Amino acid sequence: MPLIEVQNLRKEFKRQKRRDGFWPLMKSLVYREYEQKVAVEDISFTIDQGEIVGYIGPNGAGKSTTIKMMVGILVPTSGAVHVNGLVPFENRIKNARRIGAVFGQKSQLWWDTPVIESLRLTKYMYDIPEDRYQQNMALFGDILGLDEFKNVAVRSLSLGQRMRADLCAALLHDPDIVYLDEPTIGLDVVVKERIREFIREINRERGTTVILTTHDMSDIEKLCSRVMVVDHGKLMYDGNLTTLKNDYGNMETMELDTEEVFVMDDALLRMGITSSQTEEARTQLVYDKKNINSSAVIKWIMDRYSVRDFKVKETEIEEIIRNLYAGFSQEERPRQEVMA
Ligand SMILES: Nc1ncnc2c1ncn2[C@@H]1O[C@H](COP(=O)(O)OP(=O)(O)OP(=O)(O)O)[C@@H](O)[C@H]1O
Repeated sequence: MPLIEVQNLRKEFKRQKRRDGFWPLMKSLVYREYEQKVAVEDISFTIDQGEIVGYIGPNGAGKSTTIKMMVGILVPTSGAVHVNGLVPFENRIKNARRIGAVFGQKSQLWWDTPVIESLRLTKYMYDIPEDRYQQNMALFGDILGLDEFKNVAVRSLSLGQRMRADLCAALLHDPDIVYLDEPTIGLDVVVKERIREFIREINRERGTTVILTTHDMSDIEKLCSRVMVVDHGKLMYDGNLTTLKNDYGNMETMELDTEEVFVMDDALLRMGITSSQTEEARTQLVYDKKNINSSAVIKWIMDRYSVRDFKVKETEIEEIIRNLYAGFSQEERPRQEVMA
C-alpha cells in the first residue's frame, strides 16, 4: 500500500471580491460579494515510503494547499487523501506524530530559548525515549553542525542556523514523512549543501519519505528522483527528472566571445535562435537542439566573425521548467514567466 494516496483532490476557497475605487469599495462594505477560487483541482498521485519527491510550480500554483490537506490543516472540498491509511483532517493528532514539517519562513522552536533547550522541549512534547533522543542528536547534530550554536537563543540565530535547528526538531521524533517548504531559501551555498546532505542522510538511514517544495532547482536536481509539477491547481507532470529533462530539456546555450561586436542577424532569428548578452559582454545564443545542430551555428558564426572562444552549455533545469510551462501555456493559457 502506498504511504500517501491522493485521489481527485480538490480545494476551493471562497473569498470576498475586491473592488477598486471609493464608491465600489463603500458598496462592497454593505453588499459582500464572494468569488470562488479553485486552488487545487482534481489532483491524484501516490507516494511510496522512502521516496524524495519534489513538488514544484509557480507562486500560487496550489502547492501549500495540497500539503496542508496532506497534513490535515485543511479539509478537501472533494476527493480523498490518505496518509498511512488515515484521513489526515480526521486524525490530526495521530497524523502529526508521524510527520515532520519545516516551513522556511516560520520557526517551530521557542524564540527566547537556547537551541538545545528547545530541542529538549521537543523531546518531551513528542515523548521521545532518552536513548533515541541521544542517538538522533548525535547523528543530526553532526551533519547539521549544531554544536556551533546549540547554546544560542533561537531569536539570535542566523537564517541558516535556524533552518538547521528547525530541521533537527522536525525529525527528532522519527517521523515517517517530512514536508519541507523552501528549506534552503536565502542560504549560502555551504549551508545549502549541508541541509541537502542532511535530507539525503535521513532518507538513506531512516527511510524517511521527503516531500519538498522549492523554487531552487538545484535542490531538485541534487535530491529528487521524482518531480511533480503543479500549475493553476492541476498536476501537469509527474515523473522522473531524467524524463522531464529529455522531454523538455532540448534548449542549448552557446556562449561566444568574438573580436567584433556581435550583431544579431535575421537569418539566426528565423532559425529560432535567440540572443542575449552576459555580464562579461559575451553573446549567448539559445536554440532548440532538436532542430538546430551546434556545429551549424558555430560554422555560421565563424564565417562572419573572429571567434576568440566559445562553449556550448548543458541546459539548466530552470530552463527546462520554463520550457515545460511554455509548452503547457501554448496549449492552455497565455504564456507566463515562471520560476524567475
Ligand atoms: N485561505 C485562502 N483563502 C483564499 N484563497 C487562498 C487561500 N489559501 C490559498 N489561496 C489561493 O489559492 C491559490 C493556491 O495557493 P497556494 O498557497 O496553495 O499556492 P502555492 O503554490 O503554495 O504558492 P507559493 O509558492 O506562493 O507558496 C492561490 O491563488 C491563493 O491565493
